[in-house]
Amino acid sequence: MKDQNQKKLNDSWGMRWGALAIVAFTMMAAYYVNDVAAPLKTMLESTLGWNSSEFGLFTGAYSFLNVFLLMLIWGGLILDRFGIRFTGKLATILMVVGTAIEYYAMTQMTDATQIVMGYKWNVLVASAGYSLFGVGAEVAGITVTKIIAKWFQGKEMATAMGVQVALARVGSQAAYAVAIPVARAYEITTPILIGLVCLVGGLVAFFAFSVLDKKLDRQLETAVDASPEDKFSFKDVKHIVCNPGFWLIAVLCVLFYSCVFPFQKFASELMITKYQIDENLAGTIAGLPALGALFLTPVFGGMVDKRGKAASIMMLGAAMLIGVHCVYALPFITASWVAIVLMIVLGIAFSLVPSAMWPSVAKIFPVNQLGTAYALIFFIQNIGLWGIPTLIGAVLDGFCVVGTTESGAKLYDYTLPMCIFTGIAILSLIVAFMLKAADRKYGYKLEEANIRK
Ligand SMILES: C[C@H](NC(=O)[C@@H](N)CCCCN)C(=O)O
Repeated sequence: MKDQNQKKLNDSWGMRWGALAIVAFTMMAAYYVNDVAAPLKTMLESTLGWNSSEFGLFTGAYSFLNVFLLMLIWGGLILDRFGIRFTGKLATILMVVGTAIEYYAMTQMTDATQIVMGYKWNVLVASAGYSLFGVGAEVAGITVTKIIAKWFQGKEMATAMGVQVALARVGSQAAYAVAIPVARAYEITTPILIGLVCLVGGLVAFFAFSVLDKKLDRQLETAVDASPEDKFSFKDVKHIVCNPGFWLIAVLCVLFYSCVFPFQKFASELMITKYQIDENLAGTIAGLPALGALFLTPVFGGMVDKRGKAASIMMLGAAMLIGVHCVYALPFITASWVAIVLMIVLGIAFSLVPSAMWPSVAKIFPVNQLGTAYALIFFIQNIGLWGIPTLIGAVLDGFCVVGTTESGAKLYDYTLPMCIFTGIAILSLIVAFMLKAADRKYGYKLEEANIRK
């Protein structure tokens, strides 16, 4: 007979947090690679001859396969069918292979400048690599959420999720901070090579985690992956998409994140050209929201747990976004300190909204539909992460060129792109307001505290 009292691997504080540290490292590397090319926009233009439309295509490519080939949906299915170890390894391998292709295109194909479908061939190959990486990164994201749910069930699950996202932000901030200085000191592609090496480390880390996870499964005997809980099912999809709360959160998510992640990709150039911030510092400033979110997301998460008010907090975050983008759009405000203060305010909004949004999903849907709900919301969010950079790149090239820099790169006026971001932020406030009204109507309890005294 089985000993029910036998201590399992995840009963040990050190083991479960150690397991989290291992997978969080993989995600940190993923966030680093996701963001590391962004601060290099101007250098990509002067060194490799990429224009803004090509940069926009490349940036949006992260989500291309996720959106058009429904890779997040298939990823969810694979995750449920084959489990976290197989899916995690597959996702990490995709990230490594995708980044290797991107690196190859940027180093070995610099002469491949023939135009195919309106873009340089090397841009298309780099984008294909980044797209493959994007599939791996998003599938790894939902896999890690499921890993935390398994290892921290009945334990510090919300804290663990907050810590994992916070650690991922370290990867983002590192990417923004080191990209330009490293590219200037070595080659433009060196920051990407560093990311590739970190991802290989992340792959090794994931294999190490798999050994622990297999041991835990043996102790649990009935593998969690094979349980009917948390399965991706088309029946659940129907139930979820019929819920108005799902649509309001999904639309708020795509609008809100479209004003943050894609904006950050262009922000380094905005800092350099409009606010005259030193090139070596511009990336660090653009990455400030990630740094702020590192500390503030767990703090605001704790506040939402204790005091509730999640719908109001999402409205506040969206209102702050409008203020930030609106002031960035004003052509006569060019003081560098204003740009830095705005980035800090953006960082606060970037901490407020996610710490209220992700736990709200858990209030609207039962646990067994959460994996499916998160996969669908990530899928809709990816539409924005693909479309907005593509749009902004085309707008910059089509309407905003005002000259050329000494290095030969184009000089852009960011007023129109910032007006577009302001418009999206206004829409996000309207949707946040509708979500609060829906909360009152349907009783989602978003304004109530998670922890009752
Ligand atoms: C947890 C959440 N993650 C996402 O929204 C991902 N789908 C996209 C991550 C892109 C990272 N630059 C988050 O990071 O808040």
